[in-house]
Amino acid sequence: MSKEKGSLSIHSENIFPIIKKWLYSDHDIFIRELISNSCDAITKVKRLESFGEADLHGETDFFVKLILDSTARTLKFKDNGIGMTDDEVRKYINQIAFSGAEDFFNTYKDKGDKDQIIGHFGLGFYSAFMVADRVEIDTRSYRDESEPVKWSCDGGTEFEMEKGEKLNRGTEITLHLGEEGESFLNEYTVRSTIEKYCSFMPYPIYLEVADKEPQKDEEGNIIVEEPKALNDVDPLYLKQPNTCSDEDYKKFYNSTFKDFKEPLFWIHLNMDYPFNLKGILYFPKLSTEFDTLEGQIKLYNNQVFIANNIKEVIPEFLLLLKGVIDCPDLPLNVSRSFLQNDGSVKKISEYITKKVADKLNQLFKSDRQSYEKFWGDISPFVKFGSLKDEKFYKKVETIILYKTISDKYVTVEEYLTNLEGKLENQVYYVTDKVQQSQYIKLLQEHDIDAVILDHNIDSPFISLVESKKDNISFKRVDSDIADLLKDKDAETDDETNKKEDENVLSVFKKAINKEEIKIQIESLKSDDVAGMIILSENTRRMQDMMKMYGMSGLNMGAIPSEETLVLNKKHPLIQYVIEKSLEDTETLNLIAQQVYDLAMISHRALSPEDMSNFIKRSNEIMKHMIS
Ligand SMILES: Nc1ncnc2c1ncn2[C@@H]1O[C@H](COP(=O)(O)OP(=O)(O)OP(=O)(O)O)[C@@H](O)[C@H]1O
Repeated sequence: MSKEKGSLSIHSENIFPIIKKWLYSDHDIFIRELISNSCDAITKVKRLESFGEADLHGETDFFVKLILDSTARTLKFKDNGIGMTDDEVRKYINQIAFSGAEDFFNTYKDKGDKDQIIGHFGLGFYSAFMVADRVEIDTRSYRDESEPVKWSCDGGTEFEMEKGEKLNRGTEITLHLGEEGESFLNEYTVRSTIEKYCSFMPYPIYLEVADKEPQKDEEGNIIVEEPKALNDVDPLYLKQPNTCSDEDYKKFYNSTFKDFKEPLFWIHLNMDYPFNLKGILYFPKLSTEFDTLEGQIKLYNNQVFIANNIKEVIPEFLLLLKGVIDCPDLPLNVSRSFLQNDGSVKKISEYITKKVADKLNQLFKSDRQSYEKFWGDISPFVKFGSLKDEKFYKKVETIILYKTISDKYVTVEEYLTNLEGKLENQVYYVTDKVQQSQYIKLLQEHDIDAVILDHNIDSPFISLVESKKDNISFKRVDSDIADLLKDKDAETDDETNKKEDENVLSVFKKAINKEEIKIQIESLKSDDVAGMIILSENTRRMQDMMKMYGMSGLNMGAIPSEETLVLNKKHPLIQYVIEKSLEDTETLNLIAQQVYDLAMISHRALSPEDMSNFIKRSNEIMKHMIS
């Protein structure tokens, strides 16, 4: 062929400034685009061979190789795929199929949908100009009769094309990196970009560094290493689940997420109809440091990485998991706005949610022991999922576990059945085992179990359960439990009794001298405790919520604290107060103040002033003991 010059057929003035400007932020995707083109070219020639339409002359070790030469400032992409004839270069490279270019740009220029521009108009190859001042193509088609072609272009609309010198089938694209491609002269950047986008591409990808010092052994001999592909051409998620072992899954997890903790369990997604979707979702162990789940879902399209954590495809709560999802039905370059409006995307997302719920149900039913073992790690995920997605909640509501103070794991239904006759639709819970130990002890003495709900998510979560399950209510162990602990047989309504109560009340009111504290006198079954503080569940929840949303600066007085001091008539100290209540002695005063402070201490921290009074008084009481 004779040397040829021409203009690229673009109706727009010049596409390159637009490409450079608009795609600037993710300009590493040119590596993905050029390697994908190479892989496509290999797939095409393999297919032709399988139809008997191409003779590959034994050259069937397919590869993609990148060669970085930082001295020459070039990055080459080499493959032994289908190659191109001169006519094909004219057709596929020179004529950028760009009808209606202006309309397109006008539509998208304000939307920032950069990704869509590339995929939509087959501009993958031209993304090279984001980083290169000049691009050359050396290509030779698989057709025996075809001549090699050399094409070059410096980023304007002019190109040159002439007969090339390439001897073998395939394509070599040379990028002369400009200022904007400076970072790609660094081996590490190129390597990590390949690993980011091309980890699972179907043909081996090698990186050669032209001017690299050879490695030597101790005697100074050059170590010749077999070139190692940077990708896994046959990723586990594409295999049939029944051919994969637990070890395979763990290894794949470790290498894909660089997380060397073992995952708890996983779900292999494998679906052909009504859409094509393959992948593996892992339930990671909670990070003990922060007690958080940090998930990562990598989305692929035909083994080409698209992006991490795309909320439009993966329900938000599933982003707490780790996994890979490959869905060839999605457009290669996902535009967020496109996905939001795409019906099949919604189905994909529902399918994934269903699979996750099914797996949890199956584990609960078939291996409750393991399920209980995993519960601590998966519960924030299940609870967050329930809060975020009603359908998910419906599927998992009967398998939500609660850890009890007696170290058992129960569902709400099991909890209520176990306490039938003692509690009616009430679930007692503990948020702080140490702080609430006094109350826990009281409940245990009455053989009443309580569940532990000490995670941030628990407070909105129990509100959800209460709203979904008729008449079930959660009560913290320091809320209105006096009823539960009351000795009903000892209750009398006679006049003497009433008088006694009034007298005790007046002693305590005077001693405590706090208007806001309510005092209630009861005969409790146990005579261990003289007094305890209980708090209205609703008021406390409201206060917790205000704290959580950082509203504590607001007038907290607007919500009265509603703390009640319950005095136990069965306790000898209260008995003593009853007997001596008319004698206004200092001892009575001391007893009342001390009973109140002790009740308060097992409820919450005392104020500094109350604490120092308490210590002073305790010392005085001890002095009394020896005097
Ligand atoms: N390495 C290659 N080997 C053979 N043909 C190639 C190669 N690179 C590009 N081509 C040809 O050039 C065409 C245009 O490539 P380009 O990347 O611009 O768009 P595309 O691959 O069709 O679409 P996409 O934007 O999805 O990548 C390809 O369809 C292919 O025919």
